[in-house]
Amino acid sequence: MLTIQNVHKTIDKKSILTAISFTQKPGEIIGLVGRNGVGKSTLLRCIAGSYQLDDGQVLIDQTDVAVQPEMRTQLFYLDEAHLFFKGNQLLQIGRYYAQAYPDFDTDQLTDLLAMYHLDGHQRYQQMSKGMQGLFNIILAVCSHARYLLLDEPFDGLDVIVRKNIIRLLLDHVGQTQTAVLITSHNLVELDQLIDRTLILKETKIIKDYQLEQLRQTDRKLQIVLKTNTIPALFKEAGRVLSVSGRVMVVYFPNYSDELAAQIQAYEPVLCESLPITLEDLFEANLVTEEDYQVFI
Ligand SMILES: Nc1ncnc2c1ncn2[C@@H]1O[C@H](COP(=O)(O)OP(=O)(O)OP(=O)(O)O)[C@@H](O)[C@H]1O
Repeated sequence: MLTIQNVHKTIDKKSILTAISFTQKPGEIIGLVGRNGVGKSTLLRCIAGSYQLDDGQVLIDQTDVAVQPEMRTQLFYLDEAHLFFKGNQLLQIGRYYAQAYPDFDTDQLTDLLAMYHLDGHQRYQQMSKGMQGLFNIILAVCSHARYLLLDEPFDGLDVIVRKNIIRLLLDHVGQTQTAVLITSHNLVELDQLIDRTLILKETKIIKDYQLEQLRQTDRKLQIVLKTNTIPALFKEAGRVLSVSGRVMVVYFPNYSDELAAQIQAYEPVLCESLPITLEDLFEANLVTEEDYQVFI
């Protein structure tokens, strides 16, 4: 179990993370989402030990990694901003990682390179961004670290590479019970991968959703009313995601029979459930009043 306990981080006198606490079980895939610049990468760097914590602890199975730094080999984090191996060939990079990660699987690296048609003798910096992204995930998988911290793994990749990455990660997690903490603005891809999402806003985790559970308690409704006035109830009990004439899409957290009856009292011409996506959760939690005016 990975435990993040009361983590605080200030950079240049600006508070970036405050009292961040959560636990992650083996085999759990968590999506860390939030608006640009909120502190997602900073949190991954704090967990990985690239940044010193101002307060708090990162524990693996109750052991503080600051007290036993060798525990960090159970955490894989590849910081795109500080890649030391850019000039090296892929197999050479694999050999560096095999020294750092005691369970690194070199045979699996050879197999995965062949499976994804990557040439082990090619230099990393000569590969396209998409192929580099795929190789980064292959490295993460082959490390056999128990916790993978992945920062924007889909950034700039074409749809085929994104699908390959999702398949590779899901297979790996299914076989090994590795836990993955992943940041991404590609909410469609993230949605296919994760069981749980943490929403970061103004230095704190404001929501921790188990997605399956949430899909049972919340509703996203497409409602067509007889007039195009938005009832106050929709804004009080939910979040209006879009309006097009008399057709509105509204997200209602904690949907209840009572709320359903209140909606029916408006005698809607149509009222139907739509699937809840990660994008809806992002909008429902992170769109500000200002953005809201622009949207509708
Ligand atoms: N090394 C650093 N020096 C100065 N400021 C930093 C440093 N690292 C992060 N920050 C600041 O911390 C804040 C959070 O940055 P971070 O990269 O963690 O955000 P993010 O949520 O990952 O953003 P994005 O979604 O845009 O990638 C930003 O204001 C950023 O400028």
